[in-house]
Amino acid sequence: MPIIEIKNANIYQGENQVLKDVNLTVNKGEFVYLVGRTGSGKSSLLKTLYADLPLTEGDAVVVGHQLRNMHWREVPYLRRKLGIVFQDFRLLTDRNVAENLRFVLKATGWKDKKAMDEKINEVLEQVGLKHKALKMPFEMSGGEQQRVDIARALLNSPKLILADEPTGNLDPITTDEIMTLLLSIAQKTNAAIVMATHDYTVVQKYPARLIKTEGGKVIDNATIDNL
Ligand SMILES: Nc1ncnc2c1ncn2[C@@H]1O[C@H](COP(=O)(O)OP(=O)(O)OP(=O)(O)O)[C@@H](O)[C@H]1O
Repeated sequence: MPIIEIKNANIYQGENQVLKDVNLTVNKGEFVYLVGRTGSGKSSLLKTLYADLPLTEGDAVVVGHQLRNMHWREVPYLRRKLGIVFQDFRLLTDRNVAENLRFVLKATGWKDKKAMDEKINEVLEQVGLKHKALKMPFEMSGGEQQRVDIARALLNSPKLILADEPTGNLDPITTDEIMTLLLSIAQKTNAAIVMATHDYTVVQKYPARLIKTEGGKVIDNATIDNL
C-alpha cells in the first residue's frame, strides 16, 4: 500500500507555480532522497506532504489522508501520523530532552504519565540517547540535538518520516551516524523516509531511490550523474 500517492498535482507558493504535474508514489518502508537545486521546490513538495502548503490542484493521499482541499481541522490528525525532522532541530531551548519529548506527546493528545515516560524512554533508546534525557539542548552537540529531533519525530510511531536536510548542519562523521540511524529506523520500524538533501556524498555513500526537482518538474529515479 502506498504511503504517499500524488497524482497530477500542481504546487504553488502564493501565485507562483513551483512544481507542475507532480506524480509520485512512495511505498511502505521505502527510503527516498529528494534532491534538486536551491529554489527548485524540494521544501515546497515536503510542505505539501505535511499540509503546510494547501493542495488545490491534483490529488494526493498521504498516510491515508486526502490532501486536496483538506480542512484545517484535519491537519493535526495528518501530522500525528508523520514524523518531521528539520535541519535546525527546533528543540525548545528552555527545557531538557525528556521535557521536549513530553511537550509533543501532550500536544498530540497523550495523557497517561506512565505511558508518556515509557514512550520517551523508548524513543531515546532508539536514537541511542537514553542517558541524556535530563540534558538541556545547549549542553548537547549538533549531532545529539539532531538525534533528539529524530526521537521526537518517532514519538507517534509514524509510517512516514519527512526530513528536510537533516544532515545540513553536521560534520561528515556525525552525518554518517545520522544516516546510519535513519536507515536503521526505516528498516526496523518499516517507516517510509523522504529525505531532502544537498549532500551528494551522502547520496553516493548510501544509495537509494532519487527524486529530483528540476525546471518545475519532479523527476523520479534520477541518477547520481545527472544531479
Ligand atoms: N513562503 C514563500 N512565499 C513565496 N515564495 C516562496 C516561499 N517559499 C519558497 N518560495 C519560492 O518557491 C520556490 C521553491 O522554493 P523551495 O523552498 O521549495 O525550494 P527548495 O528546493 O526547497 O530550496 P532550498 O534547497 O533552498 O531549500 C522558490 O522560487 C522560492 O523562492
